[in-house]
Amino acid sequence: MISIQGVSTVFPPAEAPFTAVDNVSLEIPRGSIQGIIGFSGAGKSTLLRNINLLERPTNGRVVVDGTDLTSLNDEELRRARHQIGMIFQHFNLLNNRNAVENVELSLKFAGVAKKERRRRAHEALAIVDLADKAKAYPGQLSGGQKQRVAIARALATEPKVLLCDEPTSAVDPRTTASVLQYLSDINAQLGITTVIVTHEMNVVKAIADNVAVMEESRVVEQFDISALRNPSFTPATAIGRYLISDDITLDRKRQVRGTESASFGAPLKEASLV
Ligand SMILES: Nc1ncnc2c1ncn2[C@@H]1O[C@H](COP(=O)(O)OP(=O)(O)OP(=O)(O)O)[C@@H](O)[C@H]1O
Repeated sequence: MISIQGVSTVFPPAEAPFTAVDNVSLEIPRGSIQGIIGFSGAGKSTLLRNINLLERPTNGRVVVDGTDLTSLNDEELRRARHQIGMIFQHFNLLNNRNAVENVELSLKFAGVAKKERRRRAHEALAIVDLADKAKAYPGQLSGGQKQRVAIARALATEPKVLLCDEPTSAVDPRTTASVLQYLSDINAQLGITTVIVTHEMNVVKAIADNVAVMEESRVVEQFDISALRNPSFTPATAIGRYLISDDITLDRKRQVRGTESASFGAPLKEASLV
């Protein structure tokens, strides 16, 4: 599980510091999908980046799978980060490398032996149904396919946590449903604890188990998404109430291609998860 304990992030300059995350505490259960929603500037991305310490919190602790990341030295943190994959709104692929080479890069940074990298990169691409696009360059792929390469790159190191920063904001609605379906499949089959930052209400409603609403740097409301099915439940915040709107329907139990492979870990019930 991920335990965010009293985390604050204050950006310089010192004369007029800006508190982007203000004393946030959040418990994210192992194997769950946590949505974080809020308006632009609420602090969602900063909080997400606090989880893998891409943005080191000014105060507070981030504990992932029992390890307090904020207490680690640089080398220990570098190793711990291999357990935490991340995908971004604009995919962040290298345009001069093809799909399989992009995926291989994360394995290289994780210290995986060269002869292993190609095989594992192909396995990861197969999970997102892109085995036939291994040699394609990002410029030859659609937005949805690029995001799936990015998902494969994040998965290749077999992380326990997947952080997703606006994963569908740059793709059209049909592609959004497809990308979310892959994230849902991966969560269900591999048990990867997933955190999704989005401002798209239908996205969080489709995929999240739990939602945290951020406003002005704070988490102001949290609830289990199933509460929305209870007619008597009314979220306290305006954003929470927006969630009672359009739906994307996912099959949360679909079988992921390639997950029978031993190197991609055991199914959810048997795996040692975050
Ligand atoms: N490196 C930085 N230095 C200074 N201020 C920053 C920095 N990064 C973010 N901020 C500020 O912190 C606040 C929160 O930013 P953040 O990106 O976390 O919000 P967000 O909720 O993810 O917004 P969006 O949905 O627009 O991406 C914003 O006011 C932003 O300008």
